[in-house]
Formats: sequence, structure tokens, C-alpha cells
Amino acid sequence: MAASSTGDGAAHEPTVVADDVSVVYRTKKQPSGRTTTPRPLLGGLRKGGLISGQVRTTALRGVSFVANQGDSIGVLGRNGSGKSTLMKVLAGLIIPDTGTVYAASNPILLGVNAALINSISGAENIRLGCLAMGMTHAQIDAKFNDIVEMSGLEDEIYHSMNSYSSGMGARLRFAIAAAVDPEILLVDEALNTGDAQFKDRSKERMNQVTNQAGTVFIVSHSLETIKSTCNRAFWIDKGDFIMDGPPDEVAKEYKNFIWRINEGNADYGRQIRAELMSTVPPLRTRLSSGRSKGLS
Ligand SMILES: Nc1ncnc2c1ncn2[C@@H]1O[C@H](COP(=O)(O)OP(=O)(O)OP(=O)(O)O)[C@@H](O)[C@H]1O
Repeated sequence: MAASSTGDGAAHEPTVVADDVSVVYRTKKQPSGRTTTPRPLLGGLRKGGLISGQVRTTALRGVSFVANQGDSIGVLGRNGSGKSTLMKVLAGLIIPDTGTVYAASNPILLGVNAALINSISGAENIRLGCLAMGMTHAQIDAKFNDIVEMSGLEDEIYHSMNSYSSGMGARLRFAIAAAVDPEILLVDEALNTGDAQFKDRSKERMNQVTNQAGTVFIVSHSLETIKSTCNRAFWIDKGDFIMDGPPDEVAKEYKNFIWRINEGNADYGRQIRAELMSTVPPLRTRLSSGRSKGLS
């Protein structure tokens, strides 16, 4: 199984290393569709514990991987498997309960970094969003037209964002966040809203990042998107890291697993899952194929 499959034979530095990352959400009500462990505690809140009546949802369990320069990694898995949580951990928006994420530079999660305001225009939001990401007015002026073009909102950019559809808002957020030239780009499926032209533009933007020796993670339920966009795929299931490999191979195993589950053969599905998990090489082995210089 490939730890890095950029496929051009060049040496690629690691850009992101996840070492045994686990995330547990603590909520009052039990979310549906997940294995949760109620942990009522006498005496209310304790260090590292829960308030009586709270439940724990393990969204990621001991996830480890090495991502390298030039990798475009598709993250797939069933609903509620932990894909979005992984993106949030990589972006530094959630502190993992155990484990560590090392990154060569600040990963940018598209859409989250730009907190837009509905009562002002798209153009004003571009300025605000870019300022919030640390760009200067001169840099914003230089990028403004590209951002508008990327969003595909040339005709609506001076309209109030109140009049935008959710897809239009998502496109604008994507375009603003993509303006910062990140070395590590995280794209969640929620942002895959848009027409064919917007999808082409987003794909082009992701290609630019990987061509500049950056790394892209893209969460998608579309196996076709992952196969056509990525050189590598991760499969996560119920918080477990099941597989890391070429998108064709991962998609094939994932489809087989889903098919077994859907036909009611859960035992066989579990067996496939366990076998694949056991073939993921330890982090140390994967790191030895690259260098960890520059990670922090
Ligand atoms: N803020 C939260 N509080 C409590 N539980 C949460 C929270 N966010 C996610 N979860 C739970 O953590 C698990 C993983 O959720 P996550 O959104 O990461 O999965 P996902 O693979 O991205 O799902 P989907 O494909 O449906 O978007 C789910 O069981 C979800 O219910």
C-alpha cells in the first residue's frame, strides 16, 4: 500500500503528519447513528470527564498518516465517519483529545476562515474576508478580480449577500479562502456546491496548489471526484483509519464494503474492514519514506 503515491519518483517532503489522533465529542444528547458511551459521573464535572448525563462520541480513533508535497488526498467514508472532524483537526479548529498533528505550514480550510456578513455586498465581504486572513489592502486589490472570477459572481458581486443563494455564498467563501495561496489546502464536501464551471475552477485551484509542491485534502462522497482529482485516498469508517492508497484501489474496496453491508452481510463487511485496517503500515514506517524537516 502506498504511503505516498505522487508517482513521479521525486523525493517529497512530508507536509502533514497525524500521529495517533483521537477526537471525542461530549454532548448532552446522544447523536444518532454512532456508537456512543454514556458516562454519567457522580459529582458532575471532573478533570477530563463529563457532566452527568453527557455522552461521548468518538469521531476519530488513533488516526495516523503522513501527507507529502504534491499529494492530492481524497478522504472518503460513510456519513458520520469523521471526515469533517479530521479536516477541522488538521486546520487547528479542534484540539485532538490524544495525538498530535504536525504541519509544515498553516493548513487552510476553505470556507471556514472567511466569516462573511450577510448585510453587506459580496465585494465588501471579499475585502473583509481577505483582511481577516491577514492580507493587506494592496494584496486584496491585486487579487480582487481573480477572486470575483473564481466565484463566478461577476454580475452579483456588488449585491447584498442577503440576496445570494447558499451555493453562491459557498462559491464566494471558496474563492476568498483560495486567494491566500496556501501550501496545505483542505476542502470539505460542503463546498462542492456549484455548477460544472465552478467545479472546474475549484479543481484548477487545487491543481495549482499540488503543482507548487503543496498538499490538498478533499472530502467527498463522490468516488468519481476522488478518482479524477486525487493521486491518493484515505478511507475513514466510524473514526477508524481503514485504508491509504491509490484512489482506484481504495474506491474499489470501499464499494465492496458498502455492497456487503447493503446486502445485509455485515459480518463479511466487518472482516474486510479489519483486514484492511491491519495492513495500514505503522507511522514510523511511513515517515521513513520521507523527511520530517520543517514540520511543527
Ligand atoms: N459538534 C459535534 N458535537 C457532537 N458530535 C459531533 C459533532 N460534530 C460531529 N459529531 C459526531 O462525530 C461523528 C463524526 O462526524 P463528522 O461530521 O466528522 O463525520 P463526516 O464523516 O464528515 O460525516 P458526513 O459524511 O455525514 O458529513 C458523527 O457521529 C457526528 O455525529
